[in-house]
Amino acid sequence: MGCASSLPDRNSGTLSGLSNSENAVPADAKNLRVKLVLLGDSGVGKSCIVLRFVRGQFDATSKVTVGASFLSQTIALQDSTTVKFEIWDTAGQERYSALAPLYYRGAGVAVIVYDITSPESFKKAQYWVKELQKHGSPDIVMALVGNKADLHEKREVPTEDGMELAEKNGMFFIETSAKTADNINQLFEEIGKRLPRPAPSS
Ligand SMILES: Nc1nc2c(ncn2[C@@H]2O[C@H](COP(=O)(O)OP(=O)(O)OP(=O)(O)O)[C@@H](O)[C@H]2O)c(=O)[nH]1
Repeated sequence: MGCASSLPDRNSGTLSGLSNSENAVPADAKNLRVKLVLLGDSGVGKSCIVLRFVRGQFDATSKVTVGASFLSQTIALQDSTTVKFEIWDTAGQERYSALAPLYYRGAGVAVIVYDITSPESFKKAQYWVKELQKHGSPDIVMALVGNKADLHEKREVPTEDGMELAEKNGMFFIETSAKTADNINQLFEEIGKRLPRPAPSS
């Protein structure tokens, strides 16, 4: 039901392939590398966000994610820092929820996604915020994303609710549309700006 089948490395994640030791790992001051995990209810558009970011594509006719899938993408920020995102796109279906800690453990960034037309998905986002506060890395950068912003006539979660949840929990907040590409690159650029920089060596 989503973009997952369009992802080239779909479901390539194996437990042995997971590295939990790589937090926000600055390779050097100008080349950052970070493990990013996407969490959120099934169908909110996590795979579509990744596909839009990495490939510039949107596919309305593919399948749910099974387990998780992995992709990476490097961007350049305005200050000429580059950021390599190692992206774990987790499966939102309830049956996979026990796997989530394997993916968010050791992540430097967590992107929690909900669908602005679905109050249930917003509740699930609140659950993920709590879960990460309890079990994620203490210095994790967290972003809250209200996706499907193109469906404004079907909106059921006001922008203010997203802003409030994010503010209370020290998260960055943005509304996106994987369909129209609105704010997708901005989401990753803003995360990149918020990553901890290595202390300058003396
Ligand atoms: N209108 C609209 N539809 C979207 C958008 N993003 C995703 N969708 C649709 O939402 C459905 C689910 O998208 P996915 O990316 O598979 O959702 P997911 O969160 O990865 O779902 P799981 O793999 O089950 O966790 C698909 O039918 C997409 O076409 C968006 O920004 N706007």
